[in-house]
Amino acid sequence: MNILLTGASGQVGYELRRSLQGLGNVVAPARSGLDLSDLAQLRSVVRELKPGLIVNAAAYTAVERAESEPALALWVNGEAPGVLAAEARALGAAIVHYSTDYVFDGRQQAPYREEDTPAPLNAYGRSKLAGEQAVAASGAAHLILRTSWVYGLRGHNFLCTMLERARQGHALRVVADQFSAPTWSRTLAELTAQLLVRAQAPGWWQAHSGIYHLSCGGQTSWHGFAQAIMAEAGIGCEVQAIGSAEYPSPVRRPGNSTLCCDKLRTLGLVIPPWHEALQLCMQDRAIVEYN
Ligand SMILES: NC(=O)C1=CN([C@@H]2O[C@H](COP(=O)(O)OP(=O)(O)OC[C@H]3O[C@@H](n4cnc5c(N)ncnc54)[C@H](OP(=O)(O)O)[C@@H]3O)[C@@H](O)[C@H]2O)C=CC1
Ligand SMILES: Cc1cn([C@H]2C[C@H](O)[C@@H](COP(=O)(O)OP(=O)(O)O[C@H]3O[C@@H](C)C(=O)[C@@H](O)[C@H]3O)O2)c(=O)[nH]c1=O
Ligand SMILES: [Mg+2]
Repeated sequence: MNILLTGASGQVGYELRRSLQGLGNVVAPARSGLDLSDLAQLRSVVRELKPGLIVNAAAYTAVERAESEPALALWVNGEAPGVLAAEARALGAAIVHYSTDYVFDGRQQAPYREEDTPAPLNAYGRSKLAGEQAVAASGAAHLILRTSWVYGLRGHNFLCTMLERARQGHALRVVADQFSAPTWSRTLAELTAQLLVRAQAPGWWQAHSGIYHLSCGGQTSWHGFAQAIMAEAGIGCEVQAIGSAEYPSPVRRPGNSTLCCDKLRTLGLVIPPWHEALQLCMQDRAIVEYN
């Protein structure tokens, strides 16, 4: 079976490329060969390859820039996933699509469940919600995996930003009033692959297509996450806690967007706590630096 993987140069796509290996022949075109803003190209690539599975890890993820480019964000995150899903449906293939905790407004105290009503606060969140709705409406066998605060040792993410700022000797000032769960890109890719192994059972997609929350376990603030990063890296850098109002940003972000992953646990997946995943990631960093 061919597996079409989009966004393989991104944080999650990079890990998926490895995690999906045992499941089929992973074809991961570069953006030049598969641009999500070119819907005609998307259709022709899928029709040529005839994948049994599409894993869409590509997205417009620049949250602040999306405020000034909402149409492009909506095209890439909202329209293109619908086209991929329609093509999957026509082929009898399945599609895995990623979404975000930013579809919620963050006003709820308890962790969000799949059936809670989304109400995005920003253009990125609105574009991702449109993508979810397009995939769900396509009639294709699908998994929409909502995750949160993805980080890893490569690419553009909060962990790399904090380590780089500390290395440059900057004082760290980080918001302490936004809560969710940091999720290691590798954890997300490996759990996706475990889910897809289960999905090989006959009738699985008919029974289980839908939205699932898939983040690491527990919750913290961005400030708590930054403190844990410094501690795990052995950097004695103080992290000052600030309020969202003190962090100049064109974008509104949810206060509590923690995702409840119990629905996924009922499928037998074991989800590591965020701090455990961070430790594994930082062990990996030590190995990378030693070599
Ligand atoms: N990062 C996070 O904190 C979170 C991410 N998510 C979701 O998880 C998924 C994966 O995100 P993540 O790996 O972090 O994202 P990255 O920003 O690390 O990677 C995005 C990928 O999408 C590609 N891409 C962007 N625009 C296009 C386009 N027009 N055509 C083709 N490819 C494009 C990028 O290519 P290039 O390298 O060329 O730019 C890159 O490969 C996304 O759906 C995202 O919304 C959900 C919650 C949190
Ligand atoms: C760099 C920095 C950020 N912050 C704040 C801004 C923000 O509230 C928070 C995290 O910063 P980021 O730039 O990573 O925020 P952001 O890009 O909004 O992160 C989001 O990305 C998208 C793709 C998602 O789907 C979300 O789950 C989430 O990970 O920390 C500080 O307080 N101090 C700092 O020095
Ligand atoms: Mg960002």
